[in-house]
Amino acid sequence: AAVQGGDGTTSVRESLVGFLTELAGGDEERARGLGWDASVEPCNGNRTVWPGIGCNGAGDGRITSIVLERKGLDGTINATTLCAAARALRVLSLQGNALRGDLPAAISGCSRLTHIYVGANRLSGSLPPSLVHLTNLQVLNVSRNNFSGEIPAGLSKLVGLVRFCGNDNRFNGTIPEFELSRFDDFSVANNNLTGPIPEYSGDFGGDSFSGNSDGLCGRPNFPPCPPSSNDNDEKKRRRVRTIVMCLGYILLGAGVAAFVLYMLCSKRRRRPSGVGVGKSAFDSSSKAATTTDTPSATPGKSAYSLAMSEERTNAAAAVARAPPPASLVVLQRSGTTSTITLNTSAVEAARKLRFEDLLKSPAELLGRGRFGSAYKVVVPGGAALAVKRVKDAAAEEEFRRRMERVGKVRHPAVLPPLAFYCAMQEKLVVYEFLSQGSLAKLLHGSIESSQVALDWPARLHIAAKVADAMAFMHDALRGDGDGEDANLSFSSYSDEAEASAFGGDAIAHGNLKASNILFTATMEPCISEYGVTAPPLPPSSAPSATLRADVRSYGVLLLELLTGKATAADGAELARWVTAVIREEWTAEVFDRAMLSAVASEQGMVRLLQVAMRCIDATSPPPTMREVAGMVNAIREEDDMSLSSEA
Ligand SMILES: Nc1ncnc2c1ncn2[C@@H]1O[C@H](COP(=O)(O)OP(=O)(O)OP(=O)(O)O)[C@@H](O)[C@H]1O
Repeated sequence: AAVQGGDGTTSVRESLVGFLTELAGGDEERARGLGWDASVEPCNGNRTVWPGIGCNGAGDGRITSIVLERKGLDGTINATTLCAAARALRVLSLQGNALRGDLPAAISGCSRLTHIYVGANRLSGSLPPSLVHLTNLQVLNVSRNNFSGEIPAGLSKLVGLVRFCGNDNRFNGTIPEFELSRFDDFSVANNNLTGPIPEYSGDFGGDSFSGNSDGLCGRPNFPPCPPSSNDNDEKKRRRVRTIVMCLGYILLGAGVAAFVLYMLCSKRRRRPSGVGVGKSAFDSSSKAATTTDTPSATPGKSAYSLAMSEERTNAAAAVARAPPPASLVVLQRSGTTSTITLNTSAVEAARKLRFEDLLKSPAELLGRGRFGSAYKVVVPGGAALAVKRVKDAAAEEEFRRRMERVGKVRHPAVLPPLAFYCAMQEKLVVYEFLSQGSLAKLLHGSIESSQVALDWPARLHIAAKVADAMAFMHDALRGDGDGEDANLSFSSYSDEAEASAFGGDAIAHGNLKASNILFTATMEPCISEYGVTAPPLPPSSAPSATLRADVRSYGVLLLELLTGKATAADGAELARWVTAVIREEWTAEVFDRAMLSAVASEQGMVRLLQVAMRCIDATSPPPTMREVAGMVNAIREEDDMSLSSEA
């Protein structure tokens, strides 16, 4: 019988056997010898039946990896068939065969792929630009083939890509502008590449770039690049941009000054009537209702009630009549950035959003936390937004600058702020509303019909995604710029180095925890509220302390994932409990039983626990988020490989 939702229906099985036969050059006999039998399912729950196949740990019968290395396959890759049949595929390894033809553009149909290994074959043609659509891709190994043409520039936009091996081919053109600092492995040696080597401060030596007929220039040991006319054009463009920006600031300054004057005048005019002014419409204190007392208020209409009601409530228009003290700052103007797919209706809604719309729209309290409350607001047009009303002691200007910088950096696993509002001690941040709930709800059981079985592979996936995203954000927001420093790297948190190189102006998440890990429509984890709260640290703390605090919070999050236990406040109690259990050598006792029932590698769990303990260990310098991401991904890779080799 077919496994529902799995890859086991008869036609799917036949398609997969067809894919294998094409890999074997149409030789059915040879394909049969590899043991894929269309009369049985490839996966029995989470157990592998077909050799070379890895099955989803959730036991839904879906194929997550195909590893057919050194099998003497000399046919072609039919990606159309493969991707239609194995829609949950994450790892494809066909290296060490004699495959011909190209890497088809249709490979982008396997949208969940994280690892592609097709090295050491006889593949030719260009790499398909459609690879850029594989937004989960972490490893791409196409080395030792006959690929030619240019390396698609779009690959440099894949923020999760940490290994690219394109060596020993016939690639020409220039190296795309990869952010090499975040790569664990990179090689384009022995090709026909020309032009500059992207700036980086990583570990790759000249070997990664050698054998390109002296066509490359720049770092590490190549001749300096001649200044190109492009550079001059770029310089000119930059100068024009600076002038336009300065003019913009001058105009903005004049506007703000006029506005302040207007506010002062109107304050003076209103004061004699005895009405409290300057109270934001979002003020939830009981005094907020006094704004309805304004002489111009329509009697009978209630004050704006985003504030306190747990019910859906239609906000009154009374306060909306008074001009808001400042307008919303829209941060995301398009839903079509290359690295993140925002819900276009939410982006569109936020683009046109006015402060008054927030006031008038039905709002629902989602919850109240240590740093404020969150509301679901359905704005005109029907888009659902989440509005975080922030308790943050930071000065307005500092908050504004922080949100603007965070708004410029994008990662597929970080929910970007769409707009923010900041005036009169009121701070609001607007996000897309994600209806699938948070990791806290998923872990601690208040989601009734969960779409994600929180087994070990799912938890490891969440841990790796969150670590990657946090490492990316730390790198991108470490400097005093606006994300342009993303290509800078540093190997450990050194206060002096950071303060001098990065202006000591890092932006950390500040409140990383399970209720701030939300799920997208495809149940991928997505970090919310990045940078919304300045972490509560002593004022004398070094700049890097904010980033360290994030690493510690990530460690606590790992403990929560591994133990299934909820944490209070800073997670100190959970950390103490885990430490005590480990000291008694009952390590296995800490793991959540719900996770143990599925296919689970205890070795992987113990290693992840060790990563968590390193993150929370106050007695030694913590690793950076980038190092943590490396450790977690190594565990995940081994786990993926051991699943597929169980065959
Ligand atoms: N964009 C969003 N979409 C859907 N739910 C959200 C969104 N943002 C927050 N939530 C949910 O709203 C609830 C309240 O969020 P809120 O951030 O106010 O509380 P918290 O995370 O528990 O505390 P803290 O103030 O420390 O951040 C949480 O359950 C959170 O998961």
